[in-house]
Amino acid sequence: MKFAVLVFPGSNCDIDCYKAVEETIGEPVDYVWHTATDLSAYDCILVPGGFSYGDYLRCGAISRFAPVMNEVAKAAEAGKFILGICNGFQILTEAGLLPGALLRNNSMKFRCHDTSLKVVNNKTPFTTDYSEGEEIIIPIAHGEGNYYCDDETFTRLKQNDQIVFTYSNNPNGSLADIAGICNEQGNVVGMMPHPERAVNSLLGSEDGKRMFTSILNAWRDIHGAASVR
Ligand SMILES: NC(=O)CC[C@H](N)C(=O)O
Repeated sequence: MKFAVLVFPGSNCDIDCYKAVEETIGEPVDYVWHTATDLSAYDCILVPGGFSYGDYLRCGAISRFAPVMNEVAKAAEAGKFILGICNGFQILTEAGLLPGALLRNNSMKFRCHDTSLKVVNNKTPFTTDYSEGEEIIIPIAHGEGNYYCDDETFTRLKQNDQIVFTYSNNPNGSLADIAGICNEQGNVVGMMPHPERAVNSLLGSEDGKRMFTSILNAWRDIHGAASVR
């Protein structure tokens, strides 16, 4: 299985994502610059956190016009696995690959600390190694993580089981404590907390590890290879 970690000017969690793949599942992984026009070699695309284009206008509002985003849209359409973390989540919503928007935190402050999350949907390719309702510790670090969508979209999110993670203690004012969602097909997930920063007890939590093992197991299930469970 081959991973791409996208890199935009201002990304700062790209190396953490790369290392998380290397250290949790040891699968091949490449950095892919935002000008790339071919992602056909990759099975999973990680859109990392950071301050792409300096967060000008709105977080992710400029990055979504990067050439590579056309390829991300094609990959999403083809059912490949796509995970947007923090700024990556913001980019995916700006690109219309996930519904809703991320607004300024209701505190108007940048929040950077561990959060307790509830795994609401453990059926996505990114969450199968968690139990439904399990509480996990994953850190956040953002200024615009306040998830919002209109009533109609919220009804659809609930009906289609698209809410993947919720916060136990809402740190930013997100609607219905939403910390992460997926698209209708479940192959595109976006989340504000950083699982790549929780893959080793030295980092304070290992709870993010299973996102990476889940991805590999989902891919192996589809391709008939032995799982790493
Ligand atoms: N860690 C991040 O990806 C931060 C995202 C974005 N720059 C924000 O402050 O909301």
